[in-house]
Amino acid sequence: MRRLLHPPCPPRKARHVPDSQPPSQIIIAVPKGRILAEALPLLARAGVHPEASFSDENSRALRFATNDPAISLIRVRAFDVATFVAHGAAQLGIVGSDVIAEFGYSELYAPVDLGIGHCRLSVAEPAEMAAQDDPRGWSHVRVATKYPHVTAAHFASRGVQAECVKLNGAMELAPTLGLAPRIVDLVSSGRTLLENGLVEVETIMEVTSRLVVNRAAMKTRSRVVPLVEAFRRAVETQEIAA
Ligand SMILES: Nc1ncnc2c1ncn2[C@@H]1O[C@H](COP(=O)(O)OP(=O)(O)OP(=O)(O)O)[C@@H](O)[C@H]1O
Ligand SMILES: O=P(O)(O)OC[C@H]1O[C@H](OP(=O)(O)OP(=O)(O)O)[C@H](O)[C@@H]1O
Repeated sequence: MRRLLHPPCPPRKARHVPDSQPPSQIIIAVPKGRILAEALPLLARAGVHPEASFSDENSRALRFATNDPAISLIRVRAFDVATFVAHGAAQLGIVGSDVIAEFGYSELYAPVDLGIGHCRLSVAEPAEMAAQDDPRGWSHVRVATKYPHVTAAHFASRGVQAECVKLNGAMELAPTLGLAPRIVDLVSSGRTLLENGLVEVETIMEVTSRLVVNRAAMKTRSRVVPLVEAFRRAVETQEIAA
């Protein structure tokens, strides 16, 4: 019998971490990488202006002051934004709905769709395989992905057993190198799939970035709700301007 390398896990419960920040300090976790450029104008419209080094990719600093002495930003990996906020190490964060779904942290509240980071999470396979494949006939699939929990849950919901091989990037190499015949990965323009001889055969979810908030901080920190409202207004003004 084939082993399920990454069985689905129940929604995660982050361990409560005592708050070591001064009570008034609010930390917003922002992902480095592609979301950062789209997040900066939103932050500005929400009234949060980080110090100049925040946008400097050569800076090795991880925590940055803003125009508001009570608010600082941390720049972390996209997947880690969810973990910092769920554990209360940051009170707010900006993260893709793909990451929120993969972790399933019950402590995360995602009140605002920021309308940035548009892409989709899809199943893909080699073009020649797709030509004679019918996803309705699948009973077991072996998949290379960065999203084993979302993948397993998606396939389980239609009675298909998913055997997931966890990768952190370059999933597109897996089929040609024999690691797994199919992949589940993010698709935007479709260029990465095309250049690696793969085609999309199924969409699992549409993805955008969300503002996430630690549920406990929402109740205990008076600055959190006004900040959520500021981001909500920032998105609305962005939509009107578009
Ligand atoms: N091609 C894309 N188009 C639009 N949004 C994307 C695309 N790829 C990823 N995203 C969104 O951006 C988020 C961060 O992706 P990014 O590629 O910057 O980081 P990563 O490579 O997943 O992270 P890390 O480098 O820290 O491992 C994803 O979680 C997703 O929500
Ligand atoms: O459909 P496209 O527009 O080609 O975008 C899809 C690519 O974008 C993401 O990778 P990213 O560039 O973030 O690199 P990664 O492999 O480090 O995640 C994703 O993992 C795909 O590889």
